[in-house]
Amino acid sequence: MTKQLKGIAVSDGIAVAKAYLLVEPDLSFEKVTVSDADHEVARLSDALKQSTKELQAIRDKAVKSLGEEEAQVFDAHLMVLSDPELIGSIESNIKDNKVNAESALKDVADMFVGMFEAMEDNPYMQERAADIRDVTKRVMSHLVGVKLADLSMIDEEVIVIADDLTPSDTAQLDRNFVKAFVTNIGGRTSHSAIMARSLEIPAVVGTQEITANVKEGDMIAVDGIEGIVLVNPTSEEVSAFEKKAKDFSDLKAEWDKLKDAQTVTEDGKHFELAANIGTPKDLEGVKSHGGEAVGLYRTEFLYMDSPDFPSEDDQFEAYKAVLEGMDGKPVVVRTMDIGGDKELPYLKFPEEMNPFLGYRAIRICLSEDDMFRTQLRALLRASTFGNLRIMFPMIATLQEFREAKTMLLEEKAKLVSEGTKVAEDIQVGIMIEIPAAAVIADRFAKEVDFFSIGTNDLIQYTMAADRMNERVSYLYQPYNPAILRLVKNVIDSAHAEGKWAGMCGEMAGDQTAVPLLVGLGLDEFSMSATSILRTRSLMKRLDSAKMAELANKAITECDTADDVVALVNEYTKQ
Ligand SMILES: C=C(OP(=O)(O)O)C(=O)O
Ligand SMILES: [Mg+2]
Repeated sequence: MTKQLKGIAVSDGIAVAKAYLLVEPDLSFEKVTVSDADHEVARLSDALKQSTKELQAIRDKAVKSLGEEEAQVFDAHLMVLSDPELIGSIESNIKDNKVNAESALKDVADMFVGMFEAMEDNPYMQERAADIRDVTKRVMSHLVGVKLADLSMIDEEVIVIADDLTPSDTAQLDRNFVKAFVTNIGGRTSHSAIMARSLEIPAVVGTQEITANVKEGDMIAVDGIEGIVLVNPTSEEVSAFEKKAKDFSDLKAEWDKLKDAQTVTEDGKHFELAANIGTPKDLEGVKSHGGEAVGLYRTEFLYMDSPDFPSEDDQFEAYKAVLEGMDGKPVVVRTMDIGGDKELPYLKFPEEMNPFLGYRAIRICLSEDDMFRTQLRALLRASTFGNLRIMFPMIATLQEFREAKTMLLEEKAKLVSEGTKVAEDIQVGIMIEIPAAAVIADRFAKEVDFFSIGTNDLIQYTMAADRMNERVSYLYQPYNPAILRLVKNVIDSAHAEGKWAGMCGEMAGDQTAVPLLVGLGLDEFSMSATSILRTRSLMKRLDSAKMAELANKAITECDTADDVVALVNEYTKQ
């Protein structure tokens, strides 16, 4: 019988393929005393050889798909596998203590990992500890005879089933083979969901129990539009999914016709449709989906993809590539927003109870100011290559904005005195993603050049509902009148000072929210590139005066998110 699960639809599209289960492998073993130590040494040597072969293949594949630089992490892993000190210690442990290879490997690896991890202020050693842990897992898997899952090595059509996917797991997915993914946990604005949309991989998250219901090789049908997952569907169900897939691709073909069209409402009002990107590589998608600007470049991915802090020159090259790639169209670059679910292995801080309420983004940048100034210099140097706008994330107070802007002006003055050219007209703005900033947007509007509303965080902080927790997703509602009032206050405050207001949270591309945002007079909508054309198509059908009436009614007359949704449906039905 077909099992049906419902989750949160986070990336459109329909797919039917075999399951690929990504589960933590069981690498448990018994510690045993052995009489034939040479046999254990030979088993170890065999496991090392097989691990080397596997890692070389992974490295070669990574070079092809991600480039030489990104593949360097595997070189570090290969070095661990041939490290004479490490291997010598494991062999001595087997011989001296007459134990099996598994036990000797674990003891020696734990010893090295413990030693390196103790060097807390040495990020290089912390990295080495992580490398040893990773490599030991691989060698252990050969010793105990369990196969490790490896996302980057998938070379047949599958649907990945996992408890959760980290942003770096998601980055390894090859969309030629991974037709969709389904997870137990997560929400619409978790970063792996956002990446799924930019990779155009259909995804359903937050099903709570997908891993408990799927075995390796089961057939899976995924509907990333409705959030439905079928395990072992019947042939009729597969046909129905194929029909849905065809309808969806026809709709996409209609949207594609708007690629070079202006974004205007039925009554001719223009809105800017921009894209959110994570790396210069994403520009291809911005162009193919007709993006008019980059409304959010999440630069922290540059830091997350690098084994150490990216140098000023490396950052300069990335920013220049994006600015040049957009041919003079606006590019809003957000300074590093590390923290929350985005971690850097080489920038470790004490563990926090509430990372989303903790030391993150601008809070880190203002105290680790060397790191921040390096980024600001790289941005300022790149500014002459296009239309740069700089944006600070997670601003809660005016002091934070003033401090960040002062650092920017100081670095600019230094560069100019060194004879480096810097653009004169760089706009400097902030993300509005903390309710405190939304409430006093009128004060901010006097000092900033623009606002971009980060609803992904603004909603979670306003509703006190974790953006990644499917159990509270019923509270995480962009249409809640409380959110709409904050959004209205931000837009009106910007306009009162002659500034512009955009939105780069996922709400900007939400098809139910768009009519309301048009009515509230939002100037710029920045979203996953894949949402741009459907939004352009929707806006063509909206009358801006009617939408202003809708927004006003939603704010003054609605009590609940459901009331708002009903009102939007009433105003937008044809
Ligand atoms: C765009 C936002 O930033 P991020 O999703 O990277 O936190 C937001 O919070 O809305
Ligand atoms: Mg945010």
